[in-house]
Amino acid sequence: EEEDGCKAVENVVPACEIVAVEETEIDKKQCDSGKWQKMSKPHAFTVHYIKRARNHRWRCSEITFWCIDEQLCNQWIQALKELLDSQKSRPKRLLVYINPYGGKRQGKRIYEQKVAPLFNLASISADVVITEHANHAKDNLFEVNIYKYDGIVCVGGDGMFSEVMHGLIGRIQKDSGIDQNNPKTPLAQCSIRIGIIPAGSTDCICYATVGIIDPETSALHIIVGDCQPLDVSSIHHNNTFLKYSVSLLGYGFYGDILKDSEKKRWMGPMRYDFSGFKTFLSHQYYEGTVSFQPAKGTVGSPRDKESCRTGCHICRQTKQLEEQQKNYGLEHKEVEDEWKVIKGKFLAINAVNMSCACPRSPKGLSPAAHLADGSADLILVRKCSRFNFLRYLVRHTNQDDQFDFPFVDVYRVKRFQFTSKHLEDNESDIKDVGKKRFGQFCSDHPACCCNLANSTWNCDGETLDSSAVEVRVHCQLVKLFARGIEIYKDEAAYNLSSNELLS
Ligand SMILES: CCCCCCCCCCCCC/C=C/[C@@H](O)[C@H](CO)NC(=O)CCCCCCCCCCCCCCC
Ligand SMILES: Nc1ncnc2c1ncn2[C@@H]1O[C@H](COP(=O)(O)OP(=O)(O)OP(=O)(O)O)[C@@H](O)[C@H]1O
Ligand SMILES: [Ca+2]
Repeated sequence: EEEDGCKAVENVVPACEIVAVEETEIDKKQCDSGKWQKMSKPHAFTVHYIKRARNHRWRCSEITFWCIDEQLCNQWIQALKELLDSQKSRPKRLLVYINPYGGKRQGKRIYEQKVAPLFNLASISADVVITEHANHAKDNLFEVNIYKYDGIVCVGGDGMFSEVMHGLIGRIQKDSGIDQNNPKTPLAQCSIRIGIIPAGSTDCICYATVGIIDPETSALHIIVGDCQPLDVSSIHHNNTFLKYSVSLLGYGFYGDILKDSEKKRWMGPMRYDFSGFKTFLSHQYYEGTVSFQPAKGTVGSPRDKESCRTGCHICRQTKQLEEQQKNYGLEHKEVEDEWKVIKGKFLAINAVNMSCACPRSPKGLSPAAHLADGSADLILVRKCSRFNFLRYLVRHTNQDDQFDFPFVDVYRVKRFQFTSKHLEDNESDIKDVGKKRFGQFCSDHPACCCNLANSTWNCDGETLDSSAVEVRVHCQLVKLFARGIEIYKDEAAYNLSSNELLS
């Protein structure tokens, strides 16, 4: 049927990559042309399938099969439809939240023009909610019957994903009678998958789990029912739950960029570059104490050369190890593990649950971090010169190792804590009767050179004000409609067929 019929081998489509099968109406014109001219009226059906393009992009392609025997044609359609129905991981009903104001304000258009037609083609029914205010999606997830859906889709950026994730995790804990405020309680896993249609400013969760920021590709990953588990960190202070994080939890540099950029939302995605430049020039450092338990049960290290890809063996092995430990009742072993304590002056404290790869930095903040290994990479950037900090930042954009600096340390952790020096001073002041309260002591000596300000946390792009936090990684707490970044045999190949993929 295709013009390059000689390359027939390349047209093998695995059943799991078929989007839909439809009967095709043949009009008279088509019928009268070519080889069908002299035969009786042919019948036809069209198979819509996934075609891989450059840079992890997926496209929906189609091929039409012709046949003179109507019964045979119907048998084919029937058989293919049954094949699709037998794939139980494919979603049938979705709940979609669209943030009309995210990124370049294109969320609604992107969904209507690029995603809805594909969902229709794949016979997926979607209930769509266009959000009217921040937290609309999150609150809504506590009200609706979520269990009738196979997945929740968010159209927006990392902030919108974060909102939907908080709603979903919170709802599941509520329904399971789990108190999120207790940092030690194991959380109930969410079996309802989340889909991300990227329409935000950074979209790093989409980029790091799919390999490209492209609404059509993401829609196709949802349609075929992909599943990528994701680690989630919980953040607490004084037995109070604050937030969850999946990508970056950053204090200092990234917290300050975010805080400044929030005032400049009108600038769109450009605001981050503007605030980034400004924050870089301010070169503010922060004093405090970081303590953590190095992750022992994990197989990899943050300095590995290999990164997390589809079917990652490090994520798989770590999960197996964790399950073994659970069976032996060793999950509370961490209590005895040693804490490492680091006091210092930091330009940035970044904890990342995944690489945080995004178009700005295609290898991300921690190139070897894993999506689902139950650990986070804790990156400490100590006070250094502006020039050195710039060298560090530039290495996020090239092939050089950003951890190979004397002022940068990286650790793989399952838990950590941070307390700013202010809070420590304040706590000791309270013990010290007669001394002044927190926030006042430096106004007493305005000429002093001690660093006055606290920073804020950048929690997946949302600001979080807390000068002390306790963070725990929950292995594979949520699941996405994604499969991680695929490995191609020949990354440069333009039209890859699925049989060129390494399994
Ligand atoms: C000289 C070039 C250096 C380039 C260095 C680039 C490093 C970029 C690393 C990006 C990491 C993104 C992590 C993702 C975090 C998301 O959960 C979050 C929510 O969407 N996004 C942001 O907070 C948004 C954060 C946006 C951060 C933008 C950083 C821009 C830094 C600009 C520094 C300029 C220095 C120029 C000196 C002449
Ligand atoms: N209708 C709405 N009006 C105002 N804010 C909204 C609305 N719907 C969602 N939000 C909030 O907007 C915030 C940002 O959304 P989103 O992540 O989609 O875009 P972004 O900030 O441009 O992208 P990124 O987070 O990738 O930087 C989210 O935290 C979300 O809570
Ligand atoms: Ca991880």
